[in-house]
Amino acid sequence: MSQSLQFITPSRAPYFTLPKFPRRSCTLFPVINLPNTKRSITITPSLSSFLHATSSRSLPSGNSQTGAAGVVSALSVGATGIEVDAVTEAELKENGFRSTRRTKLICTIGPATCGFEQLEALAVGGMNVARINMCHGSREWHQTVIERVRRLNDEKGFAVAIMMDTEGSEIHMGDLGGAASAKTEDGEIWTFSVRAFGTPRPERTINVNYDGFAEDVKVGDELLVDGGMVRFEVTEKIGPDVKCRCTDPGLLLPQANLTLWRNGSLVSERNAMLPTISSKDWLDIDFGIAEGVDFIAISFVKSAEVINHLKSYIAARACGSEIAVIAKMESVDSLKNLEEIIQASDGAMVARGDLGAQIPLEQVPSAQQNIVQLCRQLNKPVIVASQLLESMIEYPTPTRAEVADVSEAVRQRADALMLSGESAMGQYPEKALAVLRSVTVRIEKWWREEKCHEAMELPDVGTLFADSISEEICNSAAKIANNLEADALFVYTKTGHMASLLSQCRPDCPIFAFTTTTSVRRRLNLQWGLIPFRLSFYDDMDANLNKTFSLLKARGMIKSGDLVIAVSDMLQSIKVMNVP
Ligand SMILES: Nc1ncnc2c1ncn2[C@@H]1O[C@H](COP(=O)(O)OP(=O)(O)O)[C@@H](O)[C@H]1O
Ligand SMILES: C=C(OP(=O)(O)O)C(=O)O
Ligand SMILES: [K+]
Ligand SMILES: [Mg+2]
Repeated sequence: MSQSLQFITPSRAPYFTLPKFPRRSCTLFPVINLPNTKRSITITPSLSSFLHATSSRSLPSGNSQTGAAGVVSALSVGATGIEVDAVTEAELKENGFRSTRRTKLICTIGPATCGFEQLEALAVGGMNVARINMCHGSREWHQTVIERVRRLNDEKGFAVAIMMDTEGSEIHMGDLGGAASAKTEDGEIWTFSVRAFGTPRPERTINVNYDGFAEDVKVGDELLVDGGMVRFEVTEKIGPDVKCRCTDPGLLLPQANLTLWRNGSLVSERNAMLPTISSKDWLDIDFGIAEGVDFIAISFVKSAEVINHLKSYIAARACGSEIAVIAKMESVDSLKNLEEIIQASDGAMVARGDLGAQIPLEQVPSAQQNIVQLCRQLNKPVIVASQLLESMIEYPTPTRAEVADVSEAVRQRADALMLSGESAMGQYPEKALAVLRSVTVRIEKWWREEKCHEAMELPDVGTLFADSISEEICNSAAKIANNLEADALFVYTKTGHMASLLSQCRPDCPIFAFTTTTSVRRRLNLQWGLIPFRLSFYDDMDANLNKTFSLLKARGMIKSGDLVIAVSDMLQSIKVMNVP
């Protein structure tokens, strides 16, 4: 038995305004007669004249438009098949619908994980997005990684997306003359200079990439390396050389970022004059466009302007292929212009590493919460990044505090969590990912069991009438799914927009997102709760449902009787049905 509710868009739609319904009200679709909950469902739509309820046919049992559904594998996907990766399939079967992982996982790829087998191990371990950081490595190196991830997707049926992260025009150290790291001791004097040193380079010397460095610093300034992992005090200036005494010893890593503090405040005048996107970044962006990466993350974003600028550049250059732009929130300016930056972007990253060097550390948690909340309200995917499992760079188990930090990000319902050094150059990249995955699944389950969902007000984000209809449909579908304890939400979406609107509601059940292109499928892999499948569509919703049910049933991913709520962006309707 299936029930459907269809939204008939008036032909004069652009001139209408949508009647506003109380968003958190449960009376939109009063549900009555629920004697055996899942078996007998009666929905009485009670909306205005815009809404027209139709009761649709039940699916004829055993109907299959793809007789050979059972033999479709993750790798051989014809026009009638469905594409989902083996890991998702295994997770679904193992955990059941409701316990699949909702939070997405990003791994920074570096020397520890750039091999094909290492990348495959991460994909098997649940990596949804591979991040390459253009601060490090050559373009050839990154190209090889991209090629390997693409091959992994093609050969093994994964949908791992690629995120390219720009270097940004931050002030940073040089490459340590080939050494992997350099140890500093308390009280040692080090020289920071724009001078090019010969080989072998003199002891305790560091190159700085910014010509005005010696001019800008003052004796007495505090120099923070890598957000405060190592600290120095400026003691003397000799021409281009700046002598500094180590006050907090630690390990210097190649290209580590440098920040200056004076009398307890960040010295930011010089940063304000540097462009957000440097000439090297533009070349990297051209490279990313040519390689067809899925996301470009922009470092040290200060305003919405630069995001708009980049988006129009991508639109002109990328010839129809969409690349999502992620704004990294890691500077004081990014916090000042938070809302306009998030609005302009396709997503945001709480880049806690540099953020913690620019604002007092104790302000980072509240900044994180604000950014995550704002992104969720504006329906933009949000990533929490840096030091989530930092100790696992060296040790095989995380600290309790790290587990608590991961839990907090999951509890805030961020879309994605990111590993940096843990996966790029750590000793236990796969273990770190496994910890992230198990903690995430456990916290999500606990949270659902406790039913302690915070009530979040979701403002309308769409400006067009059609967008408002889609939002209302998705909000209602998610509410129905929660109230009826549905097993899954199904969304048929060409652009991915309806899927993101469902994700925004953070419903109790997972969202199966069916889309026609591999690029949209990869992009959806960043968003909370979405299980993206690739499927070719019919125009007819019933035909799509029939096809999906038989394909998924044949693979043991759903079974007769499961309760599914389905929405589609081709046909504005909500369907409530048991899998035949
Ligand atoms: N492509 C790469 N080549 C070499 N080392 C890398 C690469 N990507 C990352 N790393 C190493 O992993 C560390 C953590 O990565 P990430 O957090 O992305 O960079 P950063 O520390 O510069 O912000 C880097 O400091 C660097 O040592
Ligand atoms: C993710 C971050 O950026 P990057 O690793 O590029 O410095 C950060 O600063 O936290
Ligand atoms: K970067
Ligand atoms: Mg950063």
